[in-house]
Amino acid sequence: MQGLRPALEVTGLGVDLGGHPVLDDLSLTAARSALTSILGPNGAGKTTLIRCCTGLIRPTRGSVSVLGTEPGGTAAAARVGMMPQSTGAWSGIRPLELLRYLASLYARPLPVDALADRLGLHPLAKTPYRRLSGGQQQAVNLAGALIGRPELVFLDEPTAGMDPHARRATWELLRELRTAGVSLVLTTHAMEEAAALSDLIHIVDRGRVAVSGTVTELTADGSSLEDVFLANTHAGLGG
Ligand SMILES: Nc1ncnc2c1ncn2[C@@H]1O[C@H](COP(=O)(O)OP(=O)(O)OP(=O)(O)O)[C@@H](O)[C@H]1O
Repeated sequence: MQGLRPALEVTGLGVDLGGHPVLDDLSLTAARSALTSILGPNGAGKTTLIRCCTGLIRPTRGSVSVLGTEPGGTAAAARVGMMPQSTGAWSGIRPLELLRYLASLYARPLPVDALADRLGLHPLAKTPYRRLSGGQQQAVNLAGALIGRPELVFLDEPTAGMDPHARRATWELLRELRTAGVSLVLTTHAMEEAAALSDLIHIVDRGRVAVSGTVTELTADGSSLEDVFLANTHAGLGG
């Protein structure tokens, strides 16, 4: 039955870019109403994986199923949200104009003003997106990912550049969404973030899943999550 399938099923995924394998026989799942974190060094393939899951890249090998449907198809579009790492496309638009436009694309969007309040966007209402600070742009990106009431949301380093207040507020929001039944898949380099939020963690290295488990399982021998990360991955940059 479709309702019992995981939110995300990735099977034997392979992606070649620039003549090189970026993802190589990568398989993982993310459960419904859960928060799943994808960790990995710089260049491990996390963003590429999310792009496959949202239909932006067609894999060279393997398959992806989101909510039991094909990524990027019309069935998935209305039910899947994405917060990208950065987006230059919204350069001149003001945050609330952007959210109102995005809301107009969905049948049952969240109320724009309430979401903007929640993410502290009202004071930024008149500032073009490109003039916002990095953390403020992240808050707008997050609002854009959530405005359509997605059942599954991909968040690519959602709190990168956020100060501790904004980061904690974002954690709270993500926890509330999970409690409300939303499935969340995020990438992060912040080990304490992954440890605080995740129901399940996949550590990716060189395009493959190196190890998966709950925080309790991964750290059962007394290691920190960072120790587990370091022991299961190669240096991504300059290492
Ligand atoms: N269009 C492309 N052509 C060639 N190589 C690419 C292309 N896009 C990505 N890559 C390469 O694929 C690898 C994985 O990139 P990706 O952005 O998925 O990594 P990541 O795990 O998200 O890294 P980070 O943590 O630094 O954001 C990198 O080596 C990158 O240079």
